[in-house]
Amino acid sequence: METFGFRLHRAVAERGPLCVGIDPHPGLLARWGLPDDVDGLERFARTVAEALGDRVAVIKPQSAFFERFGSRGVAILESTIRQLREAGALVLLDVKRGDIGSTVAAYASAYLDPSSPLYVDAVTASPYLGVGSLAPMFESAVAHGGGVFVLALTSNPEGAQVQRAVTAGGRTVAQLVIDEISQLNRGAEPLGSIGLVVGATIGDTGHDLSRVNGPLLAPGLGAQGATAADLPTVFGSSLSAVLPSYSREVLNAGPDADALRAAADRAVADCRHILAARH
Ligand SMILES: O=c1ccn([C@@H]2O[C@H](COP(=O)(O)O)[C@@H](O)[C@H]2O)c(=O)[nH]1
Repeated sequence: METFGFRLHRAVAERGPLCVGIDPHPGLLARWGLPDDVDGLERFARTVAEALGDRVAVIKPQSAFFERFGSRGVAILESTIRQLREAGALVLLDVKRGDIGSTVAAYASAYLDPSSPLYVDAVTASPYLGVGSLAPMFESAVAHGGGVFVLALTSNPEGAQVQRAVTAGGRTVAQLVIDEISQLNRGAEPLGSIGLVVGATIGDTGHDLSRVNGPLLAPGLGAQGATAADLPTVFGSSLSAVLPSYSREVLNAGPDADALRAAADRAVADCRHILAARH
């Protein structure tokens, strides 16, 4: 079985280093001339999947924007996931789940078990009940060729208060998360399957990412103010593992499919240029 780290490495080699989010904000639905209801959600998600599913390496539906329409929104999330996977994109579901281990096992069944209706290639997870509590997700990911992206240094300004707090051992909370995930990916080739989320907005925080040996999802590009040119400052020598992520910056170009593709192509060209310069 191919690991998620391998599949991601291949997808990026074939399609370029880019993750595009599907975030159907009410304002974006209005901008696209769509109603803020289930029908608008369905048309928005289908348009993005048709335009980008066969050319972008990773597509990241933001679960919250589907969940706000209840079971009908979740049904659209299911069909969007299916459509994206059939088009060849890796699907990273942004759900930021985390809980006590026995409940995390249920999340693992929901998202990382191939028999689940919401099965995806990877999910985002929150480590604030302890990195060890996420073990059932890590185990399921490894067993089924999936991936997990654990929050480490998020792109929002409020994250620093918790993530950069210093623990009893002298490391920050974020460094502790980074170090534990590094252990899980030790020896994996070409890349481990357990990634981290590190915002492109955070600047040089002095955290050591050099031993992660897993993918580094970088949200915060575009609408939150960061640009591809900020990536070297944030990631330093770990730049080759970065998966840049844009949502509104690309989605603002819709609903025209060609304009969406052109926006994604621009984003991938900007990132490829920066990431290649530092390899
Ligand atoms: O640190 C984080 C973790 C996740 N996100 C999510 O990424 C997108 C960003 O959307 P933009 O429109 O590109 O700002 C969104 O779904 C967030 O929930 C993040 O921004 N930062």
